Amino acid sequence: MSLDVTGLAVEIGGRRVVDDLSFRVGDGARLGLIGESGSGKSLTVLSAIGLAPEEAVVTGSVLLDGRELIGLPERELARVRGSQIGTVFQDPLSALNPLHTVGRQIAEPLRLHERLPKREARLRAVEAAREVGLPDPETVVDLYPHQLSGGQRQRVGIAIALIARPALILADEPTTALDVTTQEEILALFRRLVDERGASLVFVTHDLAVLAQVTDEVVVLSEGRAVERGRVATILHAPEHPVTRGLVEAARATTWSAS
Ligand SMILES: Nc1ncnc2c1ncn2[C@@H]1O[C@H](COP(=O)(O)OP(=O)(O)OP(=O)(O)O)[C@@H](O)[C@H]1O
Repeated sequence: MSLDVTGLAVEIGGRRVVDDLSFRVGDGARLGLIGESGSGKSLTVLSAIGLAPEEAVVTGSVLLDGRELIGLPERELARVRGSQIGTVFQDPLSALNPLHTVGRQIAEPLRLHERLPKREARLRAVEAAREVGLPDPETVVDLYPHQLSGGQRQRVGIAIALIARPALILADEPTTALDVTTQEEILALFRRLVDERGASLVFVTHDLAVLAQVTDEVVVLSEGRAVERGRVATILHAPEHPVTRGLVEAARATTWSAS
């Protein structure tokens, strides 16, 4: 599934926080959006799928396999999000409902879109929990989010994002809240599942070292604009824009401190 973003702009309170941004993710391709805090990465992703804050004015074009998403009625957007796009966000605890079991939440996209009976949904949740490497899947599906570790909660987040087999996955800093070892494990899992599904991917991060493990192409954002783009390997070795240079230095520093 392809995603074509052209001239995307987001204005909040008269301030342009995303400005004339264009990028393309081809079928099965993986693109990274990188930039410092506040550069507009999250708003880009959220605006593209109709989840920008209410006060945001979003203009431009976002084509999902040729279908315009900007201006699409919320009902339609919700359907597209549920069936064609999977999302994983930074903080799984706030994304999860504390009052519902993990299994119920993993199966929710299926219950909504395939109208699966409860029993069948539970079986699929157990299967998905196993696939993302949650320990003792039969038991884990009956637990509540607070009973899991941060890494386990993010595995749940990934299971939810992938269970309906979306053709496009949007991940916004999915490993930032985790310690380095867990981060590595979750990234490896994430990459394997995206590969197996052949899904297209947009991966948001401020960490070039993380990005290098997941995507091939990258767009560097600064103050809502694309300041550099290209292959991750090329940019890691020869960054041109000062912002990109800063990100490369930061990535080197984390790689050294981790080794
Ligand atoms: N609801 C909002 N109201 C006003 N300003 C906002 C709102 N959401 C985001 N912004 C502003 O828009 C800009 C871009 O924010 P965004 O969250 O997209 O950045 P980011 O690159 O994802 O940052 P981070 O890495 O810290 O998540 C920031 O200056 C932010 O303060």
